[in-house]
Formats: sequence, C-alpha cells, structure tokens
Amino acid sequence: MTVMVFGAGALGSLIGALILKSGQDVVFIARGEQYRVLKERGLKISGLMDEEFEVEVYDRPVDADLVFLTVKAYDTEKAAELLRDVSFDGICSLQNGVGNEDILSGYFSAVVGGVTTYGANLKEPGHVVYAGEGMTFLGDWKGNAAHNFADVMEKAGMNVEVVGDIGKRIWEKAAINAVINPLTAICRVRNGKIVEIPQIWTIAKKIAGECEAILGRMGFHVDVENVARDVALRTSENRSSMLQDVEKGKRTEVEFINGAFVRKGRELGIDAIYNEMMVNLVRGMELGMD
Ligand SMILES: NC(=O)C1=CN([C@@H]2O[C@H](COP(=O)(O)OP(=O)(O)OC[C@H]3O[C@@H](n4cnc5c(N)ncnc54)[C@H](OP(=O)(O)O)[C@@H]3O)[C@@H](O)[C@H]2O)C=CC1
Ligand SMILES: CC(C)(CO)C(=O)C(=O)O
Repeated sequence: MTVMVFGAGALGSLIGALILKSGQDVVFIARGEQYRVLKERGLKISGLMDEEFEVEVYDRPVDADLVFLTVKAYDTEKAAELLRDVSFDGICSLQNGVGNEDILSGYFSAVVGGVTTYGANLKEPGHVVYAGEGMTFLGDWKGNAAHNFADVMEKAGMNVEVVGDIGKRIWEKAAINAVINPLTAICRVRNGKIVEIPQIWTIAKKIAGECEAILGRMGFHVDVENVARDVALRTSENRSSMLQDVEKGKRTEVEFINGAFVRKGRELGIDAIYNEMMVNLVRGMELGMD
C-alpha cells in the first residue's frame, strides 16, 4: 500500500511524516524550493515531534493506492488535472474551504471529504513545525473509500473518525473560518482580538449571522456566533492561516471560505453582504501586494 501526499507543504508534510513514521509507504509530491530541499536534505519535523525523515519525493504525481490532497483550495483543479494521468484507488481532501470535493468528484470515482484540526506551519523549506495534535473527520463524498483512509491514519496513531455528515462539518468549519480569518487578516490581529475589540466583534457578528442563516436554510443548524467566539478564544494566541498568508504576501483561500457563503447565499436568496465585503477586501489586499 502506497500513500501519496499531494501538496507536501505544512499540513501534507506533517500527515506524510506521521504515516511514514508508522512504517507505511509514502510518496510526497512537492514543488519549487520545498521539492528541492525535501529531495536533497529530507524532511525535518519539530514542535510536538522532533525527527528527520528521508523522503521519496517527486515534482509530479506517480501511481499510488491512496492520495491525501493537501494543496490550498485554489490549486485543487490543477492538482486534479495532474492526478488524472496516474492511477490510484481513492482521493481524500484534508483542505479547508468549500468546493474541493465537488471539483475532485468531476475527475475521480472515489472521493473522501475531510476536516482536520491538526496544526502545522512551514518554518522554512523542508522544515515543518507540528503545532497541534487535533482530530480528523472523514466521510465518503463519492464512492466508498473513507474507511481505507481512516485505517491509514489510525495506523499512524492519528485521531480520526469516519462520519456520515461530512458536508455539514465542512460548511461548519468554513463558517468558523469565515468569521475569524478575514478579520484577523485585515486588522492584522491574533484570533482572540476579534472578540476583545468591540469594533471588530460587531462585524464578526454580522458575518456569523449571514453564515448561520445560510447554513440553517441548508438544514445545518449551527450557532455560528458562539462557536466562532469559542474557537477564537480557545485559539486566542494563533495567527490565523489567512493572516499568515497575507503577511507572507501569498494568495489566501478567502474565495473558498467567505466566497462560498456569497455564492450559496445568492443561490438561496439570502444576503451575504458582509461575507462579500470580506472577499473583496482580502482579494483587494492580495491584488495590491507588490
Ligand atoms: N496548515 C494547517 O495546520 C492546516 C491546513 N489546512 C488546510 O490544508 C490545506 C493546505 O494547507 P497548508 O499545508 O497550510 O498549505 P501550504 O501552502 O503549506 O501547502 C500546500 C503545498 O502544496 C504545494 N502544491 C500546490 N500545488 C502543487 C502542485 N501542482 N504540485 C506540487 N505541489 C503543489 C504548494 O506549493 P507552493 O508553496 O509552491 O504553492 C505547497 O507547498 C489548505 O486548504 C489549508 O486550509 C487545514 C487544517 C490545518
Ligand atoms: C480555527 C483557525 C481560525 C485557527 O487559527 C483556523 O482554522 C485558521 O487559522 O485557518
């Protein structure tokens, strides 16, 4: 059994390292400087684990049995096109945002949706910090492969559960990210500050209200304001992934987070003007970067 990790950045390298450490075969797909360093020097994981791994790494996909997809959401379509040329039995997205599984379902017959709270940061090429042990929920989106992916993760000692409501969980996580991520990125603050600073929290509540109305109409009843508040406070010292992207001058996943609520709101006839404002402001920042 060979497991491919397509997108060996922060999360993919961590997941791949944990699977490799358990004695299972892993191939890593990377690009650019990350590919070069992984090939020449291997992978270093620090933080909750302190180990170095020699890794089998390629700059294009190869045949495998199972594929974990860990590219950013805006790279999913391109990854699917590349993966079409190789053979594997199932693909599992561990990405944030909405829409990845639908894109993959247009290409492949066994697609698994995933939501994970494991935390990883890329310190420098080839060096990933394992920042938080979390939980991963997997669910079949198309076909029947979730249990195969869960077996691999379980063997690797990871916390994982196969669930029947992965769609709801993906949207729920997207709602939490829709409230916290753009505001932390625009205001350049850590997560906890969006609750502490009343001027920011006022806007957060508007975004949460729109997300809750949309999720409610979809049959997903979530108290978005309170859940997002709890997550922001529990992760109060975190710099959100969107803030980190903006600070590094990288593109963000805002179109797959707040943008997903704007599109779903339009479809359902529900206003999502605060989410739309977040998309425009964050995209504006991205496009204005030198
Ligand atoms: N990091 C975390 O703790 C968590 C992340 N997530 C989600 O997981 C996903 C990945 O996040 P993260 O690991 O932080 O992001 P990273 O940018 O660190 O990792 C993605 C990696 O995929 C690479 N990549 C993209 N396209 C290709 C390609 N065609 N061929 C080879 N490599 C490719 C990227 O290269 P390049 O840098 O050149 O673009 C990058 O190295 C996101 O959706 C994120 O929201 C979810 C939970 C936790
Ligand atoms: C939950 C949260 C907001 C934690 O920082 C996150 O998922 C992110 O930063 O993308």
